[in-house]
Amino acid sequence: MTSDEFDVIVIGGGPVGENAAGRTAAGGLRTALVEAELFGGECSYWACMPSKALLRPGHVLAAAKRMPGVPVGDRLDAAAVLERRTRFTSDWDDSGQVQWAEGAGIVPVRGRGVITGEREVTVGDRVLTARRAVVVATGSVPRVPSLPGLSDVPHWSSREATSAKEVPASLVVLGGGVVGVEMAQAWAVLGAEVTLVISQDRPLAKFEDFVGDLVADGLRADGVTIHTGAKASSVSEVDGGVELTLGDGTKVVAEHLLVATGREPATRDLGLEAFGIEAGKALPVDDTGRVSGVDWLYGCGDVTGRAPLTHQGKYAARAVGSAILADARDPEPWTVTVATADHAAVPQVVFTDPEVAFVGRTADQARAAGLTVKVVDLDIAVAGSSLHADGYKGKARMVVDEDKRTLVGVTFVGQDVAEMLHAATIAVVGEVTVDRLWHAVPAYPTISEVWLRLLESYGL
Ligand SMILES: Cc1cc2nc3c(=O)[nH]c(=O)nc-3n(C[C@H](O)[C@H](O)[C@H](O)COP(=O)(O)OP(=O)(O)OC[C@H]3O[C@@H](n4cnc5c(N)ncnc54)[C@H](O)[C@@H]3O)c2cc1C
Ligand SMILES: NC(=O)c1ccc[n+]([C@@H]2O[C@H](COP(=O)([O-])OP(=O)(O)OC[C@H]3O[C@@H](n4cnc5c(N)ncnc54)[C@H](O)[C@@H]3O)[C@@H](O)[C@H]2O)c1
Repeated sequence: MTSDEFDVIVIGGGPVGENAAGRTAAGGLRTALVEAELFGGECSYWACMPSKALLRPGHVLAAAKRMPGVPVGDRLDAAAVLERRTRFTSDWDDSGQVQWAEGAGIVPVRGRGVITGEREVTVGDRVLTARRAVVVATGSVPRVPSLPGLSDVPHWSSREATSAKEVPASLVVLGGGVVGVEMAQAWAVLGAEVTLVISQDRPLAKFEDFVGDLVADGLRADGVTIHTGAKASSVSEVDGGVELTLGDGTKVVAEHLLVATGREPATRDLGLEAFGIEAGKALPVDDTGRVSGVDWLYGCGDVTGRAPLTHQGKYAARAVGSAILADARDPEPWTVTVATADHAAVPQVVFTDPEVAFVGRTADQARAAGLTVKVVDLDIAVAGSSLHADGYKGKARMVVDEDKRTLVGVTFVGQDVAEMLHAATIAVVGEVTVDRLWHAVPAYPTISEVWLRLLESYGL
């Protein structure tokens, strides 16, 4: 056994752990970053980056097809798309990330970290101690449903769906969340025959209803067969693939099955039970990331279950890093050591065609939070959108807190709406009143003019 002393030990070298470690190292604290697989984490190699690299070419092709005068082929060059995807994962080689960590003054430690005592992390035969804090940023793992037959049948998780080296002839996707819809569309556009099985009435059930309806239309237009309100009852291996049986007896046969039924915080086998924390459950943290009742232990990112998105995890990591540096206790909301936005101002883009851009609360969530709201719904139909693409189809919703006259939620669905989201995020976080927003005049002719139409429909 060798032993090493640090100020801070971060367990998990995904985007979130890297940001926490980067922050404390930049503040002059000797920081170790422990990673069991690849530095860069799920996001870089099997999630955000490869999935968006798989989706983007299809969006460009669809956009070009909606633009008369642009000579365009009928289909993607799948091999070139897969090759570019592989470049975005650095061919699953993390040496660039290790170099970054070292350059940032972080000590990378390869291996699985286990908390073996107060301020102590064991990695193989190395015992690391932390004078100041241990940060858990171990991310999340796929949640596998208890579906009869599933444990005996080889199937894809999001890892295989983002790293496959060739386009399958056919794919059945179980789960209509974000992974389900993004991967269904990516592989359909790349040439696979895709079936999506959703237990609810529409995909993306966590969003406003019109979101799932428009995304379902987009998926169908790309050839995806969708079974809604469908409960999978069993799965079995058949010649050349898998057979998924649905509750009504329908059988779907495909070369591969992608199980995309959600993720759970990675809190198992970490030694957390010794500190009263239940394995398999989200790490209970306050807004600075400090674990309740354990003074030296922090958590951020997917492992906390707060807002399981890369950008929001990195935001929490910056708060944790700052809180450790300042030894912040009970700081004010909206200060640099506090992840206040997690509660009601989380932005998310779903990278389908049409795109979905959402921040804050849905109308139902706002009402459930006790707010008196006015909801404004509009088609996105302004000069900018009609110029952007022939037949542009999109919808916008603004949810206004009537007591404060501020925005609490905004949703856009349509081609290329992702880049419109940050304006909405600023309005929600800044609690900008609709009366002041009126003076933020959108440039003509951009799709952003929908903001003006929303405010007019609101009554200004
Ligand atoms: C297919 C897919 C697409 C996604 N697309 C997007 C997107 O477009 N935008 C977005 O914002 N979010 C997206 N997400 C969510 C995003 O991937 C996560 O929110 C993000 O990866 C969380 O970062 P993290 O650092 O908390 O965890 P991770 O990225 O999971 O990193 C955790 C790291 O900890 C390591 N680790 C775990 N246990 C230990 C241990 N005991 N010792 C040492 N190391 C350990 C793991 O090996 C891993 O590298 C997507 C998710 C999926 C599945
Ligand atoms: N663009 C992005 O921001 C992006 C992209 C992909 C993933 N992510 C994040 O990654 C995480 C994982 O995504 P996900 O799509 O796996 O999870 P999710 O929670 O978004 O969706 C899972 C879906 O599976 C359904 N489901 C659960 N059990 C089922 C069963 N037995 N049969 C059929 N359906 C079932 C759920 O009702 C839900 O609709 C989420 O936090 C997501 O936000 C984000």
